[in-house]
Amino acid sequence: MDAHGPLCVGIDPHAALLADWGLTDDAQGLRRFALTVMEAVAGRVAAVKPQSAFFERHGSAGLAVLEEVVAAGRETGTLVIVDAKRGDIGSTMGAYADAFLRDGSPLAGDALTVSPFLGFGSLTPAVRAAAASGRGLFVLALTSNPEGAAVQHARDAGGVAVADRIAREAAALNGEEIAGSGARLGSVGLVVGATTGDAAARLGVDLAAVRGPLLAPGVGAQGAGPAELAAVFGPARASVLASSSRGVLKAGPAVADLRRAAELAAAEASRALRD
Ligand SMILES: O=C(O)c1cc(=O)[nH]c(=O)n1[C@@H]1O[C@H](COP(=O)(O)O)[C@@H](O)[C@H]1O
Repeated sequence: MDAHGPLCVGIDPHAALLADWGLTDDAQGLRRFALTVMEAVAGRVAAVKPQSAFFERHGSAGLAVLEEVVAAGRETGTLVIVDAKRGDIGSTMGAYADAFLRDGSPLAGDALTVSPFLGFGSLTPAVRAAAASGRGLFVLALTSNPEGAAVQHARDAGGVAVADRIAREAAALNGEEIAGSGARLGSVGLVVGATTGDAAARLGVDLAAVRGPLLAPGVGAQGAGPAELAAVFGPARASVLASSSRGVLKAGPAVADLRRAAELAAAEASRALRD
């Protein structure tokens, strides 16, 4: 983020985008799409975020393309956040951790999005695997979709909102890690949509206290821009990684056009989050 600006480019090969790019809706079209995005932005943005569902929908050949994206990230020194939003009972979570967070696994990028809605503690195998292999997690907290509020804004008997509980759990893990390493940010990030307005403030979620990276999807196609980013994150702005998928991808298929769109989005995110 310091080197390239606070932008993550999402790689979401929707069927409609494949068609717009003149590509077939199959593993071959998917491969061309994903590797074109990598060619355009690798080494130029803070991170890329392939969304697993768009690869899974092409079956095993699609997953092989996701592996290629992960490998391309590694070869070009580009951080890859695998957006698979995994979450399950602890023993099964261990298998997901093995797939996405273990050295040598072909699907292991640099970080994984995870869902804490089976209980934050169910993520423990992923937390351990990430710590053991130097990877990171982005834990869903306040998602960008309007339906998320019914669960995430709910309060427990003590009046603590679900999203706040998640933030406190992440803060505790990051606090331990930072005490041991002296790093500025720990490895347990949160997902907080750029579309969530004043929800964090209203729920009493102290995003700055999390001391982890804050992944902010919702920029571009879902309507959030620089003003929304600045408003949602306030004093936590320096930890935010703004994420845009369709907002950048619609500029394709030319590499130069994609690159320009990513540069513009990165400059906009920088102005909103760094000035
Ligand atoms: O974890 C995510 O990345 C995520 C969380 C969230 O709250 N909202 C959200 O949109 N996302 C993902 O971010 C991407 C948004 O895509 P665009 O709306 O095209 O920029 C999709 O891949 C979503 O799955």
